[in-house]
Amino acid sequence: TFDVTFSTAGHNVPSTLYGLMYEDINSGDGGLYAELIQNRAFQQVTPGTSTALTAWAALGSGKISVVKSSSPVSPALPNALSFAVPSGTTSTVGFTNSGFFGIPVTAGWTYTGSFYYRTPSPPATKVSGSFTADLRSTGGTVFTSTTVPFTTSATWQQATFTFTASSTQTSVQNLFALSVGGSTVSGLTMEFTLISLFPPTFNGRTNGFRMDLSETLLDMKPAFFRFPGGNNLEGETAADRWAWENTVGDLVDRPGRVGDWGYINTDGLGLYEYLQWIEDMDMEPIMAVYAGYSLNGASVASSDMQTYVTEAINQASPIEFLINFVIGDASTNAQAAIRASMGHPDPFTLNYIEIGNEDFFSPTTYADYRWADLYNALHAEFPQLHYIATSATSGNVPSLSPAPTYWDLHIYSNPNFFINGAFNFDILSRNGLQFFQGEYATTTQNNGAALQYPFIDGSIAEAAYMAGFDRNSDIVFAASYAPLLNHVSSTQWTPDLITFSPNTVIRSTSYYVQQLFSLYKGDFYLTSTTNTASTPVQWSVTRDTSAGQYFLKVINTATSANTVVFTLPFTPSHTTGTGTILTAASGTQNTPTSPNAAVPSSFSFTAGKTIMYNTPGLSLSVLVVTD
Ligand SMILES: O=S(=O)(O)O[C@H]1C[C@H](O)[C@@H](O)[C@@H]1CO
Repeated sequence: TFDVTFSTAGHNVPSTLYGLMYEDINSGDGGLYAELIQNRAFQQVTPGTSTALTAWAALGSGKISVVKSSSPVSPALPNALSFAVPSGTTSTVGFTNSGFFGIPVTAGWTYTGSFYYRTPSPPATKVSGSFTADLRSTGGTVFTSTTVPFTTSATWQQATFTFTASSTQTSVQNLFALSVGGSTVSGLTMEFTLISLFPPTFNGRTNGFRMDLSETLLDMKPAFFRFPGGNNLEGETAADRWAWENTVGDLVDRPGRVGDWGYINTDGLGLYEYLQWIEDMDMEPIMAVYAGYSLNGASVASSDMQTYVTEAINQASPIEFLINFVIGDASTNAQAAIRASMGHPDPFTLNYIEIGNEDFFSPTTYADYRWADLYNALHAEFPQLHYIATSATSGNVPSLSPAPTYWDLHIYSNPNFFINGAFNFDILSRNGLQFFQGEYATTTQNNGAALQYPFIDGSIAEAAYMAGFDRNSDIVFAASYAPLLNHVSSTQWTPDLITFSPNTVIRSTSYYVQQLFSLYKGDFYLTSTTNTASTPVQWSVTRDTSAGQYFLKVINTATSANTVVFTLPFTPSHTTGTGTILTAASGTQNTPTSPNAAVPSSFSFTAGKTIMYNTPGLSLSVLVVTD
């Protein structure tokens, strides 16, 4: 039995304590970004290669290939799909797209589509006709369609259309198809690009986010969103970095980039879309900015740093302009005016800027000049923002000048690390430093075996570590599991908090741990007797002051049950409490074949000055006591 007494003394819990770490790693295009067409604008591909045609296939006897257009729709999108119809064709011709490993067909959804098209060498007599746009199974069953009129012209036109599905298909093996009667277009060659199809989006935003994934994240009530990375911020080289200026404005002006996880990022999900969605989700950004270090190990030379920080040069836009895009005055600042023109005249909320990502991989340049160059310039221009330095795994941070207040720590390890490290923050001196546990997860079993999905043993170990975040939230201001999302058919990293297919979302055991800590964060931590790291039971007591509710979190990392007796510093007026528990047998995972193997359940208990609670093995419980 573990006897826990606690007083009404303690410290505030920062509102930012639990949130989300995000980057486009098995998760942006084809995931959070709602665009359903893969390779919609043939960005960053080499014309004439099979890769260039990823996700596209001809329908009927038309010939398709990706070409460098003789008259590109924009400098950012030089490539186009060339569609050539042999003379004398009479049968239906066209092309299909297989989406991001499938396309969902959901009854009642109105899909919004568009494409640019032109006829490089139009016939002397204009040809007019109609395309048919439809959603169909790979077997050819059409679920919904509409006609889209066209007229041949050498100049690019944009067609738009909608159609509504009347059935829900459990299979996502479906195609988007654009087709036309062969006799109408026989002998013609047409070009297409930026071929797009959106389902309804979260909050109905144009160019927005996938609804079910947004709702899944919203159910965690996350306080912040760290973006755009992580590795995906840095680029393999400086030229490949996430450059904000290439991710704003009209989609036709966004070139996309080769991301850092082995696939092309369309950047249709760009800075503005991120910020609008973060606002819609009641979160605040922790925005990482490029700090001159890329994944090939190279650092920008000291003499070149200001071109990345304050001096715009040959279209490359510095970090100072990025921050002005986010919070500048649209009536006086050019970058803020772009924000206003996209639909958000007021500044977005921004309090935290992270300077780089995992810069400890660069031997000396972060300490020598990169941190100081960015911090000094940006702090002078935006003194109200908090600047986060990147560090290694522990709280023993390197010395930087000027000395940072905020640090981002990352740790990926096994259950034993998180169980034995539960007091890693208790031992840190209170010297004004504030810590962001920006990335953490149980990534292997204790024997080193890899994990494809989180498992209960690792998730409960994470919970033991997170009780330490509650307890030390006087110096831990933010924490987020990583990576966040994983497309079940396009994986670069496992395990992940949430796994999804085109039409399903699987909440892992770690998702529920993150959710329970976030929902029951409270605003005040009550100092209690504490355990030591090696014992299997950890706890944390926080309070929602305005609601008069106390959250008694109990974690049991052992496989056997344990008993905890809480002695409260008051007698609660409500003698019945409600609780939520996540528990499962060792090894349990929520997977596509067993999505609900372990889900939280509620229970009631007797609340009084003392509360005895028998905590099952491998469990996280939250006992809610109302005064
Ligand atoms: O290869 S790693 O450095 O471990 O990559 C990790 C750390 C990096 O910030 C993030 O992008 C990635 C997975 O979350």
